[in-house]
Amino acid sequence: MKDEQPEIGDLKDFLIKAGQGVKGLSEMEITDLPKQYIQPQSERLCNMKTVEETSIPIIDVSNWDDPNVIKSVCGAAQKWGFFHIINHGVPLEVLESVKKATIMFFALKPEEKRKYFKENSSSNHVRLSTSFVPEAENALEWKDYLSLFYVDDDEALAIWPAICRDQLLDYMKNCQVLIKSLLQVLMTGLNIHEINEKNWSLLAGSKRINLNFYPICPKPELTVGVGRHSDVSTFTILLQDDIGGLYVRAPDEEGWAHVPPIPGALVINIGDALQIMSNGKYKSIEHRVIANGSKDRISIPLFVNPKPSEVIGPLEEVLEESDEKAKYKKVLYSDYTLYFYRKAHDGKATLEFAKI
Ligand SMILES: O=C(O)CCC(=O)C(=O)O
Ligand SMILES: [Fe+2]
Repeated sequence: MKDEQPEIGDLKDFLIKAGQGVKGLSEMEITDLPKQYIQPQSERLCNMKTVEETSIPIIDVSNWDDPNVIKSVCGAAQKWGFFHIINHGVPLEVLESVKKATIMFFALKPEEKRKYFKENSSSNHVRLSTSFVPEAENALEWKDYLSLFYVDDDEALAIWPAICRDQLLDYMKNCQVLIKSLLQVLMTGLNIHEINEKNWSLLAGSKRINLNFYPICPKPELTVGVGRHSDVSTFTILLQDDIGGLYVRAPDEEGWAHVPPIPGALVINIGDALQIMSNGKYKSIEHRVIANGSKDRISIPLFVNPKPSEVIGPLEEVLEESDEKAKYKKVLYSDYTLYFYRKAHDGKATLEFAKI
């Protein structure tokens, strides 16, 4: 440990202009947390009530047609909004390779990473950021992330960072059967038995993949890795390493359950778009990541989203079947995501944008 606190000058220049990110800050082995990262008491780990005895379901999806699998998946999407899947068909080597590629990307020199920071990036489809949206946050989050919007393989090969693009594309290709099967099962639970081109675009017409890097943090108890939020996706496929630190709000809303890393498993979580389209039957659940004082952590969420130009709202079939009134209005999906990316993480507040 160094004796003196290094001069970090203007924090934003160091993080973004110099391309250091919070990883660069962590590598300076500072002993104090810069004040910009100090979160309010209410968001800190010490004020998080955890539930020890229960966690998200683990579902074996080796046979998607099995009525028990359909029941477990739809039940978990209603109750927890989060579940593990095992025997999902994505080979272990592919998972390992995408995790390695993530580490390799963040190991690039700051001079090389600089060009991907959203302030410098030549395309809006490739955005490296630190924290979540620093310009809108009162307190920063201890995380760097690369966010890649997928249009097609040709574009990705042309503009995604060369050090990780092949592994990411291979992973996404390997997830395609899983995405289709999961969507089919979730729709069965909503009484929709056919996924045609039209509802595919509405439910899964675009994809975004993020590479999250949470470096070792001095005083992790004072800050967060990611603040409380729900995803804006239809659903998210999350690959995490073996460190742990992700917590989800338990169904009774009184505590937070840890999502323990399970080798080879993937975590699925329902996002706001599907909560809206299912008129609240499936739940997008708040989650958060704590900062870690002794180990770097990575995670890779693949967000399966509606196409940005789609208008989302409660599906007709859902309203007809349940005889319920719509709880959400129709909104342009790109407006919904723009709203999410303009503010700091704030629990489930994004949904207010679509509430009637
Ligand atoms: O790192 C994790 O486990 C979760 C990250 C997350 O919630 C997100 O990127 O939306
Ligand atoms: Fe998330």
